[in-house]
Amino acid sequence: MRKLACKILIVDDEEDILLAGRLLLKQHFTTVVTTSDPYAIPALLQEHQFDVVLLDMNYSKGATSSKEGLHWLKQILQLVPSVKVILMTAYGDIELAVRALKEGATDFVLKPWQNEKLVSILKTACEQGTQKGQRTAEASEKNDTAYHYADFIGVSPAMQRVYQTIDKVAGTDANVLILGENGTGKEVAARALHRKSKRADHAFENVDLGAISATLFESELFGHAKGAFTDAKEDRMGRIEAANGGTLFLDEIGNLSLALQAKLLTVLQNRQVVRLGTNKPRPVDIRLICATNMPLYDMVREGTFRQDLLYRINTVEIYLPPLRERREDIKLLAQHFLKVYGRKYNREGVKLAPETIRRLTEYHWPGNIRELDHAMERAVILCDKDELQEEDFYFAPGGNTQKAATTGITDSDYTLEALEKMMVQKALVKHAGNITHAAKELGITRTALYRRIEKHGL
Ligand SMILES: Nc1ncnc2c1ncn2[C@@H]1O[C@H](COP(=O)(O)OP(=O)(O)OP(=O)(O)O)[C@@H](O)[C@H]1O
Repeated sequence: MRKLACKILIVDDEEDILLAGRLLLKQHFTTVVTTSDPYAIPALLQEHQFDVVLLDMNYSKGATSSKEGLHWLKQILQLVPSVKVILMTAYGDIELAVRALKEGATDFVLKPWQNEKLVSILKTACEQGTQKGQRTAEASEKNDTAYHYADFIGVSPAMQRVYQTIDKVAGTDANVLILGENGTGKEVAARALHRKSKRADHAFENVDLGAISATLFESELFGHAKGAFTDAKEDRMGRIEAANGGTLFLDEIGNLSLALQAKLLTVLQNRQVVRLGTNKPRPVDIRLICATNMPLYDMVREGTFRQDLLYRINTVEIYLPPLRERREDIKLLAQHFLKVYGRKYNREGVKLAPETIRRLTEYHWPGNIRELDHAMERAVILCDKDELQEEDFYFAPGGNTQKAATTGITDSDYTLEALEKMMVQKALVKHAGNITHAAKELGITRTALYRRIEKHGL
């Protein structure tokens, strides 16, 4: 019998079903891959270009709500919108099947399936898939959600809400404020928003306000004319002008002094900049995205952040929760980083031991995704086996920076290392986790501080 050229992925937590599916479908289709772990779906989708996914609706033992199936359906379509998803449902789940169809599933089969029926449904789906695959690569790349959300991973309900908000606001020019702790992905979110917007073909100008000194702030942002000040050897465009037509991302907006807040507000209100040393206003057309880990609303109450500036930048707010509040994402992110670093360091066969996944999922990740990223990189480099074990990671005892600060060190701990750790902890607590301020106090760069936080597992 001639096989139909079609790549099928079967996802079901029952090995018997996988075996039966594989034996049947291999007779009719060229490629059949199976997995009992739905968390492996994103990596498998990246690895193979599946035409069809045959997806079970229930995973955890005894679960019948089928919420998981709908959740994975969404995730799959978000990653590869062109793939056809056929759901496997139990008898009596027709209402659910209808809901799944509304959410983008192509069809459904009842379990236990009838062989002929299943093969026929899959053949139809494969043929539809091939027709759809005729779009040009470029057009599909630009339209695919996978392209927009590449490297912005998350399956948790919290991240689904973030994607939905981005989808809704991307097409508008509304100013967006992204809030969240350090390392939660604020910059990644801002880039995804830009990629999805109609400004995607223009600049994404990323300005870290925490890294610009007060003296250079104006010339850096607004530009200057030759001779405007001693070092101004030639005319220079500022970062706001450089973002013209595109997106201006102001990171660490909470770090701006009141005087600089007033200057920024004027530019945002007038939508024009005046380079230092000139009096010629230049119109700018920018989409503004700001981000901070600081409590801007409290700062308004305390008088350290201007309310009018806050209202100008927060038309839409996106909150990125800390990783410890979206543990469903940890395994997926860990697998993503494993893939990235496996490739980078020629360790592509390395896997995560099940026990390690459990430990990674339980850990509180005070440095959020950045910490997980660094931890995976280090583990891939240092590991000399084919499976990453718990001991390949450093898990800090205790919790967040608050807790760390109260952890006194004893006399016997007075090594340079211990003192450094204590200084870093103190600075972090004093500045409520604000990396820029803590780094400034310690007299080191933000990057150097991140390295030390990571080194000491803070
Ligand atoms: N959802 C995600 N999927 C994959 N990688 C992510 C995700 N979120 C963050 N990362 C990675 O984690 C690291 C930190 O992300 P990012 O710089 O966007 O965080 P941030 O909140 O802007 O941090 P900070 O407040 O310190 O500037 C980066 O290496 C980024 O690629």
